[in-house]
Amino acid sequence: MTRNDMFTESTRKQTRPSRPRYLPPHLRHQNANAVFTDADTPELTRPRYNRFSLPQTALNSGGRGRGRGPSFTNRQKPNLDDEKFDELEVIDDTAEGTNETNFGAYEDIPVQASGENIPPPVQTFAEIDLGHVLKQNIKRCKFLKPTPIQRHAIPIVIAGRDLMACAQTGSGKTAAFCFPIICGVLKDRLLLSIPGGSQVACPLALILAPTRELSCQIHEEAKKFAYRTGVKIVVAYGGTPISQQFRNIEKGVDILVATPGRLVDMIERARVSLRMIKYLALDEADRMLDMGFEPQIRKIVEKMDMPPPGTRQTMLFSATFPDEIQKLASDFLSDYVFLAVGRVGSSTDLIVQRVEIVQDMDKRNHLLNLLHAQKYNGSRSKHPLTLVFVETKRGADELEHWLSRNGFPAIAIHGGKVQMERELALRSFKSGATPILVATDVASRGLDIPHVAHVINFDLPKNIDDYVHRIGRTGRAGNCGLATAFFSDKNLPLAKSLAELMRESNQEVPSWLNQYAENSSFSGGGWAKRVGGKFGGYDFRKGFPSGNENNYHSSTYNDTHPVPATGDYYAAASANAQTFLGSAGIYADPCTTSANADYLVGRNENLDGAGPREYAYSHGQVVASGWE
Ligand SMILES: Nc1ncnc2c1ncn2[C@@H]1O[C@H](COP(=O)(O)OP(=O)(O)OP(=O)(O)O)[C@@H](O)[C@H]1O
Repeated sequence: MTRNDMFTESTRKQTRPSRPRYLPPHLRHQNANAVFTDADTPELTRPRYNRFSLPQTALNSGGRGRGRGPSFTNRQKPNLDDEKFDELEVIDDTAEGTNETNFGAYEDIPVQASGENIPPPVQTFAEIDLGHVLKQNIKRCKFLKPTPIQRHAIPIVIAGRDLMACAQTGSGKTAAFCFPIICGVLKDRLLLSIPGGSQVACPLALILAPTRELSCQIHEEAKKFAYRTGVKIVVAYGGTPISQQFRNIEKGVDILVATPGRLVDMIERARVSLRMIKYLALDEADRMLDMGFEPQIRKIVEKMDMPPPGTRQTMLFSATFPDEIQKLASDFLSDYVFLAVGRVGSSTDLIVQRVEIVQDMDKRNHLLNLLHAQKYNGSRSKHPLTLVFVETKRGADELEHWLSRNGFPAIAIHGGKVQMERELALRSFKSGATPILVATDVASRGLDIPHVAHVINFDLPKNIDDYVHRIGRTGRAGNCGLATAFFSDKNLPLAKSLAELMRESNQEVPSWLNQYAENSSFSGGGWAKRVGGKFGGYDFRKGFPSGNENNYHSSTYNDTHPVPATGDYYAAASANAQTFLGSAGIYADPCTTSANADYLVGRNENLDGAGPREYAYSHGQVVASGWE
């Protein structure tokens, strides 16, 4: 019986940096050591740690009961002292009591689940059998309650089902796959007898991600979640010495987080085997299965020694899921549940989207004006974190230099930099030492950088899904954000899909963009080809959305957190970013400035007037863009 319910790098060869230590242009006149010391981590860039006093009761499952041959039978017991939770980064101590998020904004989001015998969602973490230690860690992370994707996805995976899940950027997908994997590994390693006598590492779970930075981020997150469980999590990615990563896996690995290229390398050198894999997760799954990565992923999943679908559990997660990628992905899945939280491939309404006509020759000056407006309207002491996307590596370097020369501390990240430079750039940006990051698409997916107030598409991407991921670097975890796009003649093919996306996200679409969209003969890089032209959860197995689906909303949207959607001049900043973008006129912060009635139009009017909306649409063809 079918149930359709709407619940409410290929890795580059190991690169040893031969260049002198990298210093961003604006700091080059300074003494390098004064800025980047301590393994390139200046005091400013060090994470601010939370101090937890850890109850001894949390130590109830630290031991390991199995060995894996000479290298692994003698695995060291987890050294609990050298892996303190508060040193596992990322936790922000700026808010008392809870993780500083506003997931209330997602409460009434429409959710569609399709497949057979779907395990029902939960409302709290307490309802899920995750085990005591993991639950303790969830508390330490200050995750008070599950986000919608977590409420639905975790019970499905815990019940042993395969899953294809689509949920908006910044809505907590990482924990949605990490929690059940850690929980499963904890249970499985008690039951499984792992073959000994092998030099080859045999992880039980594999998490694949498209970029090195994202792999590192997932690794850090997963380590926090698995704190004091004894579950060993190792990361493997290109651009760093493979020998060090071999040493890491020799100490034992239950969960391997990897980029595809480095993983293939390790398998081919017979240092990793996938024969014990019970859990496979693909983060940014649509990216992993598009033209760039698909052959490598097929090699890993189908041509190595990984158990076939049905004997392993497979989870695919992304914020966008074109239907042709869904078709490809279904090869890897068995009797899976399709889950769509919110409108598949849409952006969250929490991000205010502006689009302005700016021709290429005017872009730099226009950018400078925007940055000046932020600077002078914002906090005197801090410049808001601003992420500027450009098309090419060279463009990123040039813009970095130009901004720096014009008094705006900027740093670039792109695939042409060595890994150390990439990591330094991210650290410097995260810390606010260099509050402007100029990036290519290497930074468009998955990166969870707190307090990014503004994403500027200096060059728009070629397809709308990339746009969705790029702007999703702001407005995360229920907070507001601002995204500005410079639209030039070159971007006409994107007009239709951009206008559609903005409308569906309750944004004001400029009349000129509507006109371009109407006159456009272009398909719009994917969006306009999406069947039905509407948005919503759509499982490609059901064929095109017919309107007969059993879709419903738990309720209409209640705007507990009004979201700006209109106004000639508006801007948003992450509520957490402390209104960095200023207080009035251009770049006011509507998330905290409720007095401005204009800001309250959009979502309330559109939704309350229309009643519950049907979100039914399908992705169509997506033209994969190149990846660095
Ligand atoms: N239940 C929760 N309670 C509080 N904070 C949470 C919860 N779940 C996740 N978060 C936080 O929300 C932020 C966004 O989560 P995450 O990075 O997993 O989003 P995502 O959906 O994977 O986004 P993207 O599509 O961009 O990859 C993170 O900082 C994470 O720590």
